[in-house]
Amino acid sequence: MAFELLTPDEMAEADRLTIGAGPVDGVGLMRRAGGAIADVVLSRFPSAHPVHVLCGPGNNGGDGYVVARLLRESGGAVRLFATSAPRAGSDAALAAAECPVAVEPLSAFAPETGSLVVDALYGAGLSKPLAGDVLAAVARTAEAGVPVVAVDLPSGVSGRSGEVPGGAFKAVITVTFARKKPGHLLFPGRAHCGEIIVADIGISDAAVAATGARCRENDPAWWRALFPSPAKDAHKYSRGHVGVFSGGIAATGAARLSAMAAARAGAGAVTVLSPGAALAANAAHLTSIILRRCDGLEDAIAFLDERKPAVLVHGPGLSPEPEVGRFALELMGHASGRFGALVLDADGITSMARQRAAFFEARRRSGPALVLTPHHGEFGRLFSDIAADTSLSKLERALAAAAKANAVIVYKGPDTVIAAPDGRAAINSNGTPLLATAGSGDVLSGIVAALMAQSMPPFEAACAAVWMHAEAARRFGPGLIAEDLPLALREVVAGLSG
Ligand SMILES: NC(=O)C1=CN([C@@H]2O[C@H](COP(=O)(O)OP(=O)(O)OC[C@H]3O[C@@H](n4cnc5c(N)ncnc54)[C@H](OP(=O)(O)O)[C@@H]3O)[C@@H](O)[C@H]2O)[C@@H](O)CC1
Ligand SMILES: [K+]
Repeated sequence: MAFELLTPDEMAEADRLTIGAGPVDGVGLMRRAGGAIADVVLSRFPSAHPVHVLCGPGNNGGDGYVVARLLRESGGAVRLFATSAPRAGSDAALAAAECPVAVEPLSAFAPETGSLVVDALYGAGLSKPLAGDVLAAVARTAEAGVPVVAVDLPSGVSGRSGEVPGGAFKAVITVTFARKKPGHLLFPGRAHCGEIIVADIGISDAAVAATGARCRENDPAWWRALFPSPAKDAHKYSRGHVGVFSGGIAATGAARLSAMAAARAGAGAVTVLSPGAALAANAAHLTSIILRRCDGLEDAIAFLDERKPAVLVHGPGLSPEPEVGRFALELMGHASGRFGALVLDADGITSMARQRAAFFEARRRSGPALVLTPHHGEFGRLFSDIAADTSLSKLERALAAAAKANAVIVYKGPDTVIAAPDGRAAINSNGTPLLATAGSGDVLSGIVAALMAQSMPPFEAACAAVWMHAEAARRFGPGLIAEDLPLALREVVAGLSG
């Protein structure tokens, strides 16, 4: 399976390159696309009667004319409703000319009990919010509750961003071609797609590669080779040492969650660095995790010089005060020769927003590898200018932030986006609402840190951590609280190792 996600522009380029390389032409690809949809209709909805095919004016509509023809040829009851005729001379016009089904105006479309809608109104070429007869068709379909099979994308969903600027069809199945698009995985679009089937219509891997697409669906298949497994002669420090800064006396749990997750994700040693006032609280709850007093930069540097941890986690359970951000900046300034990477999470990010200019300036100079794990609110605080640009998709915002902070960004949510400063990105698709529980972010930061401490490169470590975090939650199931996640990781790690 191939995991690249192509924007509509990149897909159009792959389309052009495929046609250019021959022997298949544009209408040939369209016939294959329509054939793939007709197969899904016939195999998954054999008793749908009639099938209503809704066609728009572009190539998405062209696919619809092919579907209507094939369903008629197979003996099924088909009606075809169109917004307007395809442009003369286009591939869609050729497909329409081959279609024997009478064309009715979209305004006459009324779903019937037992029918199925094939939505071939707009796909990759969506250029404005749905309106008029199309919006009315969406409403009538939803009201009737008839199933919808969407061609390429449910009409109204942006393939680039997943945004739904007006209304959109809600499909039971979406059949797309060659590769998924970001809009299939980013919300709210994802919620409109239903099951997503990727049909092979002959667009070659070489054509996809030539588009230069650098975003992928997150999947172990492409990072598993970098997943760490301990060397036969490993000792605890060689397996990777992670240091986690703890909050004060009333906020120590977050660091312990992070620390436990780091240990379960394979770090050989984990140290919680606790303010003196919180040592007793931490000591009462820690067994295999090392506990060390840390009341400021001097103590932190002493720890770094003595123990040489590979990765630090800063943020869980801290406070949004500026001094928290200043401490992280100073830590980064003292990283050279002391630690390799920093995971900045939660209030570590919010507090950094109070010294944004100094932070971005520091990131222009060399420093440790940095992974930032903001949710939507934290992202908006640190990257307020990027967040304010409503023309950008979540993917584009994450990429802009990664470049600006020279860091890997894990932009969390039901559709977490992981972006690297070199332009690579991934959209996670195994997320679960079970993870919307207090403390689950603290666990994620620990997993990212542990994988980096075991020499997994930051981008792949972040991708793996996001996937493992969700997989652990899914395996545990309902009733999950953050405390359950570290132990639930055991099976996930076992499945990825060896
Ligand atoms: N790439 C591939 O591999 C293959 C792709 N194929 C298929 O091609 C599809 C892409 O085709 P496409 O580029 O013609 O775009 P499409 O979605 O038909 O829309 C364009 C038309 O709709 C109009 N329009 C848009 N939004 C509107 C709105 N809200 N309200 C009203 N009008 C609106 C727009 O108007 P305009 O923006 O020009 O004003 C233009 O006329 C793709 O999704 C897939 O199904 C397969 O056939 C074969 C292989
Ligand atoms: K569509």
